[in-house]
Amino acid sequence: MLPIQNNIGLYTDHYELTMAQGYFLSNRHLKRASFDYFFRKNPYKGSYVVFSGLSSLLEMIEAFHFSPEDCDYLLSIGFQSSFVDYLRTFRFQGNIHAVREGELVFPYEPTLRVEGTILETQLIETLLLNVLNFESLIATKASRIRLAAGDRILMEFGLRRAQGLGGVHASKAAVSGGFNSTSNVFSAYYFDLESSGTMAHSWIQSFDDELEAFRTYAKHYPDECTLLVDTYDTLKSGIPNAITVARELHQQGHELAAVRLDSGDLTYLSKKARRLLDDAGLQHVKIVASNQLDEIIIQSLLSQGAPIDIFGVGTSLAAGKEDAALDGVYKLAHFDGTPSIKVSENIAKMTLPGIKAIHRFVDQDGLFGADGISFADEPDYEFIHHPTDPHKQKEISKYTKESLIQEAMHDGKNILSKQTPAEVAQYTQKRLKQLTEEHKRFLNPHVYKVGISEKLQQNRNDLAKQYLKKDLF
Ligand SMILES: Nc1ncnc2c1ncn2[C@@H]1O[C@H](COP(=O)(O)OP(=O)(O)OP(=O)(O)O)[C@@H](O)[C@H]1O
Ligand SMILES: O=P(O)(O)OC[C@H]1O[C@H](OP(=O)(O)OP(=O)(O)O)[C@H](O)[C@@H]1O
Ligand SMILES: O=C(O)c1cccnc1
Repeated sequence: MLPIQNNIGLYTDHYELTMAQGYFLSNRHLKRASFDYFFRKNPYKGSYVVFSGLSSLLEMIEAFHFSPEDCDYLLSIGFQSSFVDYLRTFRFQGNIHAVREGELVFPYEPTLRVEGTILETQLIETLLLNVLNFESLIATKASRIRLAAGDRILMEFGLRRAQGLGGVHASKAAVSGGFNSTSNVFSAYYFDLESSGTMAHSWIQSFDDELEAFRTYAKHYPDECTLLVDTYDTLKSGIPNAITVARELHQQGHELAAVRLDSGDLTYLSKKARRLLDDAGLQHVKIVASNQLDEIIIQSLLSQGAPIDIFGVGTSLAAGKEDAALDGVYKLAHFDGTPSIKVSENIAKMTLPGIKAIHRFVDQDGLFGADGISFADEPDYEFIHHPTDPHKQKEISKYTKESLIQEAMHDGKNILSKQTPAEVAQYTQKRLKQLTEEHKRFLNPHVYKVGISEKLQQNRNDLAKQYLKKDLF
């Protein structure tokens, strides 16, 4: 049960409600509107985002309502009774089109579109941004860690250092972004994830000696025993004691699963530990490493030849380090039958008007070439134009065109078939293979091309001219 479920109608910013009341009182609330969700900047100095949070969002929008208690509260803070009465039976009844959960998306792409009355599309803004921005931020981080770790096992350990209850969605996004499991039992239960874990230093400290601590744990968990070996001295005590317990387990018909290193030079220690374990005939015992890891350290450890089989990652993943937030926004693109634009002196900040589609142009090897944004009802186009540089264009007629946007909610009903985060992860991994290496490197990745159709460019420029009273270029 989500903690906000009972009062989900209040999970919004105050101004959404004052605007909704204003639309209602001026009898504009049933006018049709279409909003786009997009972000402007990739996190982590990367070149892509893993679009995530769609299933959580649809579930929350379906549940979005105002309980009698919510209505009493809104009256108590000054909302008018005619408007609050309207909210008593309010349900979102609009349509949502979006790219698939787990899709790789790029700056300025309208990855999700909400259509409905201005009142209902406005009211869900904050909820939508809160869910999509956070889950996409964390899934993107997880996908980067997956890229660094190759096919090694990844365990998510972040709940204790996550941004409060955000940890619930962080663990889900970690798995959809590519992690195998989470230590977060609530999220595992709620989102159908695999939960897993090892042991803490407190277990070992609570015994008189390390060997006794290891033996007792192995007695209770003979087939899923991972021993934390760095409490006293990894190479002189932790690993020798783990070897003793591994031999005892073997004699009883079980095998020690792994040892965990949680401090020190992880390359030096994993190499030494591997040698000691192998010399004792324990080639099957895996090495888990943790301690403030991220994609850069994991890539470095592996390039140093560290024989680590499993990585546990907490803080940097669940908190989205070094970027605290994805800057996704929700902008009005069509109102009362007419394309709408938010102008700006900074052309990069100007929004794209109208009801739009995104296409991915894929080459004969299945690799992504570029993306195009056009009006949804536009026929095929042969060129995409740079959104802000009028001199740059790219011919896309030799590529195969994929349509990325699909209907996800119809008349307020979620129409997507349910997918587990592990299924979403499979799709993301498939798409990452289609993104060329230069877009995936961590240092100064190549910018992925996203262009707009000529018709959209013309329409945007005409509208901008109308408001700015001058040509855009
Ligand atoms: N071989 C390595 N190459 C690159 N980074 C490493 C290597 N080994 C460990 N690290 C990383 O370096 C950082 C080490 O942090 P720190 O100096 O706090 O070490 P520590 O062993 O945790 O210290 P302490 O003994 O106080 O617990 C961690 O982020 C860890 O993941
Ligand atoms: O380093 P992170 O990527 O954030 O991963 C989570 C960390 O949390 C635990 O340490 P903590 O000191 O909280 O508990 P412990 O006593 O079990 O070591 C664990 O041992 C990891 O080091
Ligand atoms: O299971 C573990 O080893 C674990 C869980 C949470 C945080 N750190 C480690």
